[in-house]
Amino acid sequence: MAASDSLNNWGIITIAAVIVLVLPSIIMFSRADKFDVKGKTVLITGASEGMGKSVAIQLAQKGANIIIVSRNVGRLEEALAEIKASAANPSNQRFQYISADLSEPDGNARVIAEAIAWNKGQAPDIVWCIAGAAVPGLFIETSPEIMRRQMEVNFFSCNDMAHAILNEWLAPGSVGKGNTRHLVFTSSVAGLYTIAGYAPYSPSKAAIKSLSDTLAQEMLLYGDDVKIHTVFPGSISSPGLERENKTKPEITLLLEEADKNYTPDETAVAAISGLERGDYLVTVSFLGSLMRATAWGPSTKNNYFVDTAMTWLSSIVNIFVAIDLNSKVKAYGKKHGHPSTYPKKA
Ligand SMILES: NC(=O)C1=CN([C@@H]2O[C@H](COP(=O)(O)OP(=O)(O)OC[C@H]3O[C@@H](n4cnc5c(N)ncnc54)[C@H](OP(=O)(O)O)[C@@H]3O)[C@@H](O)[C@H]2O)C=CC1
Ligand SMILES: CCCCCCCCCCCCCCCC(=O)[C@@H](N)CO
Repeated sequence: MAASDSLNNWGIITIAAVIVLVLPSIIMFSRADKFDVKGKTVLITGASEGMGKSVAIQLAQKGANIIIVSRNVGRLEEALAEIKASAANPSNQRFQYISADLSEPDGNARVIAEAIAWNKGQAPDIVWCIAGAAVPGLFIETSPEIMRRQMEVNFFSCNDMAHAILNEWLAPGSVGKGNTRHLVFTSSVAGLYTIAGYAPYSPSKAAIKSLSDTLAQEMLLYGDDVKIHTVFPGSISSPGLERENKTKPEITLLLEEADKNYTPDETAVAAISGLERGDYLVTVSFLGSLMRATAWGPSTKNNYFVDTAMTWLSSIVNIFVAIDLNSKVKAYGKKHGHPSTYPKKA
């Protein structure tokens, strides 16, 4: 056998080895859980009901210690009992609730201080902001107080919580130890793609994306310990949706008809699997991904090939969707006259 033949053989063996050994590990690696909560302490706001409670239950099932935060103590106690009952390993996992109004500037810092005291002096490893509310209404009929309050409940609850926890995670002695932390915000598809009737609400959710993008880049100054993510749920059949629908203008209900309601559990499953894939901006449905595709802007993509292709697709689809939505609004206005004459819902 000539020397070049044996070289060829070795070449083939090497290529075969690469395919057999390396490829599966690349696939395994890319499939690795990027949001492993087992044994971690996770603080979740707005977890006494709706999506937040479902997230808390599912992360308890995956072995996390859980701290839930909201205002109403009775509902916190009931939710905590359900969350505890879902623990993967009840003897090792710990559970706590903290009552706070997170729309208040001091509420978030106090929550983090209490969480650290309870967690044996350690900051929680993961903070997921889910507290929020929607007060839909036509713009000129909504009071400036409601608009400011929407900003406080949705945007500032995220902003102030980020401020409190990042001051812990990013302290000089705390970074560079290979200890990955996650800060997750919860926005809405209405923060990406808004419709008539959401003027008091959508801006507070869109501002979360801007904060998220800014922080994601700023975190690079500190190494790569802290990961930022934002979840954009579509409509969730939650107690919150029932409340907001009591005042929601009919035209808003009509326009959002295309967005299917998912249960809090379904929303939580999809959001968590997005985080496990390592996504930065997480959606929970295909329609949500289309809305995200119209709104990426300069945000870091989850997958440059897929997300860029979706951007192209959405720019074509949206030509027709925008015509349809605008013509629905015009037709509604024509049929029902000046909005001041509409029957009051609440
Ligand atoms: N429902 C929907 O269709 C959609 C909702 N979203 C967003 O997803 C998140 C979850 O929604 P959903 O499941 O409907 O939530 P719910 O309205 O059912 O529950 C909201 C939770 O947040 C808490 N909360 C509200 N205000 C405050 C506050 N000021 N301080 C502390 N906690 C507060 C509530 O408890 P308490 O009142 O006791 O404080 C409760 O635990 C929210 O951020 C919402 O804006 C996004 C897209 C669609
Ligand atoms: C190419 C793009 C196509 C997109 C078509 C979309 C049609 C409009 C859907 C708007 C849905 C808004 C749901 C908001 C839910 C929410 O956040 C509130 N329930 C507040 O709690």
